[in-house]
Amino acid sequence: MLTAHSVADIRAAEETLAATLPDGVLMQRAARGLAEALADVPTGDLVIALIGPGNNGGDALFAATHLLDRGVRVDLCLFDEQKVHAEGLAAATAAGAQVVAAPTQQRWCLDAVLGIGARPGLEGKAADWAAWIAEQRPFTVAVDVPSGVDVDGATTPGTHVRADATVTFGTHKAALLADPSAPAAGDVHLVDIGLGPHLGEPLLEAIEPSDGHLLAPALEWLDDPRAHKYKRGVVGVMAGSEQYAGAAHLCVAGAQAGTAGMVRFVGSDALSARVVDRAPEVVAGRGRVQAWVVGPGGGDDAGEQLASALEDDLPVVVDASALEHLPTTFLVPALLTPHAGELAAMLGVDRDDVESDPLGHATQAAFRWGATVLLKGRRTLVVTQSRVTRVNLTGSSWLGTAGAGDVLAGFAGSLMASGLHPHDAGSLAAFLHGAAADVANPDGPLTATDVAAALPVATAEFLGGRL
Ligand SMILES: NC(=O)C1=CN([C@@H]2O[C@H](COP(=O)(O)OP(=O)(O)OC[C@H]3O[C@@H](n4cnc5c(N)ncnc54)[C@H](OP(=O)(O)O)[C@@H]3O)[C@@H](O)[C@H]2O)[C@@H](O)CC1
Ligand SMILES: Nc1ncnc2c1ncn2[C@@H]1O[C@H](COP(=O)(O)OP(=O)(O)O)[C@@H](O)[C@H]1O
Repeated sequence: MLTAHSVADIRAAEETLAATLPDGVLMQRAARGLAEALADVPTGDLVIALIGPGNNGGDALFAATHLLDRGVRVDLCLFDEQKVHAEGLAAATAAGAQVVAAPTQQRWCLDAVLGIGARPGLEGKAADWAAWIAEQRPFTVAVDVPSGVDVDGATTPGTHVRADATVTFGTHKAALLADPSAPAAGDVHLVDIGLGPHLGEPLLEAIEPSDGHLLAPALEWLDDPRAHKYKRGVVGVMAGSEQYAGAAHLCVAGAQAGTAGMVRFVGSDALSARVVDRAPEVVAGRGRVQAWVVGPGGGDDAGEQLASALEDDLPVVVDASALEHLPTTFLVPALLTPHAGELAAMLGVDRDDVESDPLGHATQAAFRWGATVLLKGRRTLVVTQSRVTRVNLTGSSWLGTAGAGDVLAGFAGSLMASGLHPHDAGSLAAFLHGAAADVANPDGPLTATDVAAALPVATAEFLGGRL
């Protein structure tokens, strides 16, 4: 699992670790890691280092000494000459760095204006530098975090740097993983400075290809000689409508691609007949299930369907139109799967509000409904009260294709029917859904049907540690 920690936690860990080490060792580790990450800068090329008032600037000043040692030239812009890491500045200038008034034509840039001590939003000189980067497009490497973003909240309320890469120290930060700030970080490289053993519970985590073991609770039947389809779980699907008949097929396809042993479909006679025609394995009509999926492509009866599913007292995935009919709170394990527009409607705010603070709004909804909230998007979030929030890193924007959400809901329902907690089911479903899109066509168009078809292979690769 890849983890990100809060600023407060990082500071506490740093304090504990620093107390065991000679002065300045941590900054030297960071500076060396930063310089190593800049190995691609050719000898003789010129780097502009934008130096802020704190230790973030100090990291870059010491990294500059390593760059200068190997023949790279370094110019320095100081945010505040009175507030600069003095030893770092002395070391960098002694090694040959030149202080200049403003960035000009440099093709390489080190953004060391602000790190974890940042108040979001840049002003004055720092805002001018961010504008220069946006205009001149030097290859920009941010130190620890892109300057100006909200490090823990992952929002971008003001002017900030947009980097091509970020070299971060000790652990990831929420801003590097979650949207809307993640694109400002570019490619993220983690430098180990020894903080690991001193860090507490993460603020955010992301499933990685090596985390196949997380599926284990849904696969207990695998080695059971008396296993049969019911031991794997049955997932019930109430999806589709006259207007969106395709959603029924796609949700069923997602459900069939999961770990459950059987899919039941409950809908009108006409729709059930069409579903069974296309997917003969599906059993139409009410019966025992271990989890329900309600809402994808649902019509006017989504509210009634949700109420009827909830009467069964079973885990439930609530998607699309069913999100308009939520109970005050959930008494069963529930996974709500809105996109930003649907979450905005649930909370009575604007879509822009959700998109500018997805973590905050998903968290608000998870607490309000006592449910797991999976907020779909480029970096899908999965939030449950008292669990570490997960952010999904798989897939690409090609996944933003009609019906992909229907497949996701069905697949997540299948994992829940096999016994996974909604938090694991939602985050694993998002992870494998993105991985399946990459299996189907990593760099180009794809349909939701392609994603469903690739899910079983993506799952097998994940389980085998081959993703
Ligand atoms: N933790 C670790 O383990 C390690 C940390 N290391 C490094 O240290 C970095 C953290 O350093 P840091 O604490 O000095 O904070 P940093 O972000 O450089 O600047 C704070 C200064 O900026 C100012 N300021 C804030 N917002 C502002 C704004 N919007 N506009 C203008 N000014 C603003 C703020 O002013 P104030 O809030 O006091 O008014 C204060 O003066 C960390 O990211 C990493 O790079 C490594 O060396 C190794 C191990
Ligand atoms: N830019 C993007 N990058 C990656 N995945 C995306 C992006 N946009 C949307 N997705 C994913 O595509 C799916 C779209 O779901 P949804 O909005 O419900 O569409 P539909 O209702 O057509 O099924 C979600 O899984 C979402 O996370």
